[in-house]
Parts: sequence; structure tokens; C-alpha cells
Amino acid sequence: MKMALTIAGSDSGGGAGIQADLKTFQELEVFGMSALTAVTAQNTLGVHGVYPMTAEVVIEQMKAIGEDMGTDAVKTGMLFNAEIIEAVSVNLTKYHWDNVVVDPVMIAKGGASLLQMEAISAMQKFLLPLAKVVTPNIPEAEVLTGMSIRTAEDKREAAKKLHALGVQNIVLKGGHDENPSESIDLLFDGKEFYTFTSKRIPTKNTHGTGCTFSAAITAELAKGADVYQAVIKAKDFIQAAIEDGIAIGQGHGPTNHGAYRKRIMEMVQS
Ligand SMILES: Nc1ncnc2c1ncn2[C@@H]1O[C@H](COP(=O)(O)OP(=O)(O)O)[C@@H](O)[C@H]1O
Ligand SMILES: Cc1ncc(COP(=O)(O)OP(=O)(O)O)c(N)n1
Repeated sequence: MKMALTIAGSDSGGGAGIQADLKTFQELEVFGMSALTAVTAQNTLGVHGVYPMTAEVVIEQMKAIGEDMGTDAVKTGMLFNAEIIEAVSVNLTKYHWDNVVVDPVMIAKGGASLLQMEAISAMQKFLLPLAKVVTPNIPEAEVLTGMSIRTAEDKREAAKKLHALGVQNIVLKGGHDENPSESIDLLFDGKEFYTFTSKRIPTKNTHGTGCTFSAAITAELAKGADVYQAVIKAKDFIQAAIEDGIAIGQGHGPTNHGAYRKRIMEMVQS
């Protein structure tokens, strides 16, 4: 069985973070492992507390996996501070983990900070050059590139800037776009641009979309897909998960990680 490791924060509400990643790995039939970077007290209304691990705790978890089990792919999510980013970067290199998806998580939906702003330069300098794929949303890409992103041309320029930081493949997500009918993600592999377009679903139950999408890319890479194929599958996975989003809590409910597999089963049975 193929294996994937998520290095990310815990979401007590279960819709984002390490919980979303492990559910996604399970649904895509990859054995999921975790290295926890922070505990958040979080629900559909927002983040009520952030409690980071020390860098040593993160290193110990990576060591436990690196020295025994290994992994076929790794994703990073909430890393919170520069010390954790540096520790993760050093250990990705140490264990020769090169199938790396970096989701540069910065701000949760309710506005809470999940990454200290002084850690941005560590992310640019140490982590991004190790990434096979980076999956920023538009605000994250604006922070990482220092440019404002409004038009399709801006998106292409931002992707080129991220590529110049050493990332092999950039998936610039379109969830925050103002396009009312479509959600368009852009992939740049250093040579070509590819767009992945889906119908925009009018729902407030989108908590954890970014985590789930990047975890699905990671699972597919672990199984041997190339980046293009992995993004196609992840887009189908997140589309089903948002369409069947779960209306629980008073705020942004989570996406439904089981929706994609349920649809495949229904297709097979019909
Ligand atoms: N309302 C929506 N309808 C369809 N797809 C969406 C919607 N919102 C987000 N997505 C998709 O979910 C994925 C995550 O995007 P995004 O919401 O931008 O990330 P993040 O959660 O990091 O802000 C992308 O593939 C994006 O196109
Ligand atoms: C612990 C934790 N990690 C990451 C996030 C951000 O998740 P994301 O998929 O970007 O979804 P929203 O927060 O935007 O709903 C998080 N909230 N918590």
C-alpha cells in the first residue's frame, strides 16, 4: 500500500488541517501518517486558540516515520512559525522526501492567522525550493510574490515568480476569485500553463477546501500519478466534497470527504 505523510495542524472541528488530510488519504486508499505542528481549537465559526508544537516535537515525529516507515509523498499545511518551517525543511532533505506538496496555509476562513508573518521569508527560502507542488490560494500567492493578483495575466505572472523561487509546479487555486460561475485553478510546470475549471458551487460549507484539495494531490502523487493527473483527480475529489458539503455548526460547515468514493461506487453499481 502506498503511504502519505501530512505535516500540519490539528483542527478540532475536523474539517481542515490534519483531520481533513487523513480523511482524504483514507478515501483515496493511501495509508495516512501525521506529524502535528500545532493544535487549534476550531469550529465552523472560526479559530478560537492556536497552540504550536515546539520544533523538536515536529522533528521527533518526522524522525519516527523517516527511520522506520518511510513515505511515498508528503504534504505540509499549517506550519505556524519559522522554527517549524526550518525544521521541516531540514528533515525533508535528510530523509530524501522529494514528492512534496506545500500548501502554504496562512489565514483561516474566519481571519485567524495560522502562520506568523515573519515566517514568510523562511517559507520562501527553505521550504518552497523543496516543493514538487505548491498550492497557494490567491491571497497566499499575493503574499509569497509581493504582487496583487486580479487578472488571468496576473495569475500567470505570479506562477512564474513562484517558479523562480524554486518550486517545480504551481497550482494557483481559484476559490477566492470573483468569478461567480466557475472556480478555475491554474497549473504552471515551468513551461506550460494548464487550467482546471469547475462549476462554482454556491455554498457556505467550504471549510477545509484547500487542505482537502492538496491532500488529494498528495495521495495521487503517492500512488504514482504525475502532477497533471493528480490535479485532475484532486479537482474531481474537491468538487464532489463541496457539492455534498455538510451543513453542521453555525458557520462554514466542512466538505464531505466521502462524497467522491460514494459517487464512484454508485457509478460502478449502476
Ligand atoms: N465554491 C466553490 N465551488 C467549486 N470549487 C471551489 C469552490 N471554492 C473552492 N473551490 C475549489 O476548492 C479548491 C480549494 O480552493 P480555495 O478555496 O481557493 O483554497 P483555500 O481553502 O486554501 O482558500 C480549489 O480547487 C478551488 O477551485
Ligand atoms: C489546522 C488548520 N490548518 C489549515 C487550515 C486552513 O484550511 P483551508 O483548507 O484553507 O480552509 P479554511 O480555513 O479556509 O476553511 C485550518 N483552518 N486549520
